[in-house]
Amino acid sequence: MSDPMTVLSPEHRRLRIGDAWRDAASGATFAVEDPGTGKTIAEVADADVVDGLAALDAADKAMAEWAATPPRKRSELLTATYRALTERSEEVARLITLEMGKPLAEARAEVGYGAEFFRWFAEEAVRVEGRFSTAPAGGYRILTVPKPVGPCVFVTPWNFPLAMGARKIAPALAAGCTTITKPAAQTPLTMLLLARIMEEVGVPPGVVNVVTTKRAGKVVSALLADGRTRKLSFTGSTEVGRVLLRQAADNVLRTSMELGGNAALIVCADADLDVAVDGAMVAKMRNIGESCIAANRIYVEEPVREEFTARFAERMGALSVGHGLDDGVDVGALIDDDSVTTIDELVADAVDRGARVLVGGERPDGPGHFYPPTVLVDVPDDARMLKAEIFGPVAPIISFTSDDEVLAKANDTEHGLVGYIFTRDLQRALRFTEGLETGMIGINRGLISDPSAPFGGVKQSGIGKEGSHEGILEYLDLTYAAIDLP
Ligand SMILES: O=CCCCC(=O)O
Repeated sequence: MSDPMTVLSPEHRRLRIGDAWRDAASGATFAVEDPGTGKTIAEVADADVVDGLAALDAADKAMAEWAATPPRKRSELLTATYRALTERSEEVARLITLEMGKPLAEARAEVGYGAEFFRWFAEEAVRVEGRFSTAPAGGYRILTVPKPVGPCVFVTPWNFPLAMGARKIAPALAAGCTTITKPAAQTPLTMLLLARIMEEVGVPPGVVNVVTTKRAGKVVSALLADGRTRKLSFTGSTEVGRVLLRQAADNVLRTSMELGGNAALIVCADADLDVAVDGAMVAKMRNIGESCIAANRIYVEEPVREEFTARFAERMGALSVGHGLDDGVDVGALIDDDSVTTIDELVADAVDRGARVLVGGERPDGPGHFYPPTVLVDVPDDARMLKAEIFGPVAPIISFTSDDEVLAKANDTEHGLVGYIFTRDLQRALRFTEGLETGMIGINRGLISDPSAPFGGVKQSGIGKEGSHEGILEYLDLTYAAIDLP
């Protein structure tokens, strides 16, 4: 196994602020661990409030010049980032696997996904438009002028260390905004590498700042309390999202919130079961189940329950678990020990309430943070895992007998991110599309993520959209001018 750490030199394991790579003012560092072995792989700078505010100084100073940079130039820098990520895919992917634990094949897919946000928003950067119209009563004209919102603060999660930052940074830069990203403390290295790559392709100093810290609460609060910050975008849990929204309210910040999910995946009796099993595998097991859009509850209509369950359980049981950098591994390590404990407790709770384990269900001994692919049946409605985000490779299967029943259960959650429906009946699919209280729906598909599509939830799953044309609008304010013209 070659050492992926060689791609990120110690010089670039520091804070990226303006034109410099700096130690934290206090000199503090924190350790980053390989979740597959539990061993420390790097020390990175541990920023405090003073460092966060230095990053905001840099973002604020760079703002006017970046906003005035011709869209074509901004677009070219985003395209250059796309190309560099694509060319360096292997080294970025190995770093993602090393710090996050996902299998290398999935890390490569993430690099492709993350890079595509830069390509997509390079194309959007030159398509920002206002409108000109005549007031209906005459007498004046209406002009709308889009303007970048200003310096943005991004708080990104550990489960997609590249892609979740990419889908904030790319549209922000396309719109003319400068950025400060606070990556998750478990996975800061990939974001530092992205900042390094963007420096190399020529993105000007101060436009992309990265502040790594274990003191996220203090540092992010200080950034949000400073009047120069104009936008917050967060991907993470609903619980933390609520806290950040309260803080953002004080300065009435623009916010984009990509929060938790509790996706129902519904398999109807008329579904093509090959398609449904493939789709369920992707929706459940992509990213080891560590995703807000992972299928959290699998509802199967009674006539196909037995066959679907047998086929799905066979596929889950055949997956190989191991270190993400090893060949042939399908399921890598989970992010940390707390995560394994939470999942283990959810499984134990379901079993205590009457669920049966068909596959997996045993926490393994040994180094690293592993949990096996697990399938549970007869999961009762009061099992905690049907309300909580499992965020791991555990699939509860529940049977249903009518569309009204399953729709009511699917919607019985504070979350509204995504739902999945498998049926060959178009009208049925459309009724579910209209009835499911979610921002996204996969119809006969387990994968809905696409940089050219609007990703985002409703209810307590979030506010706003990422990706697609809507994604750039999150970084633009609109000034309306009334022009007197009798
Ligand atoms: O946890 C949420 C991450 C979303 C991943 C995606 O965009 O597919």
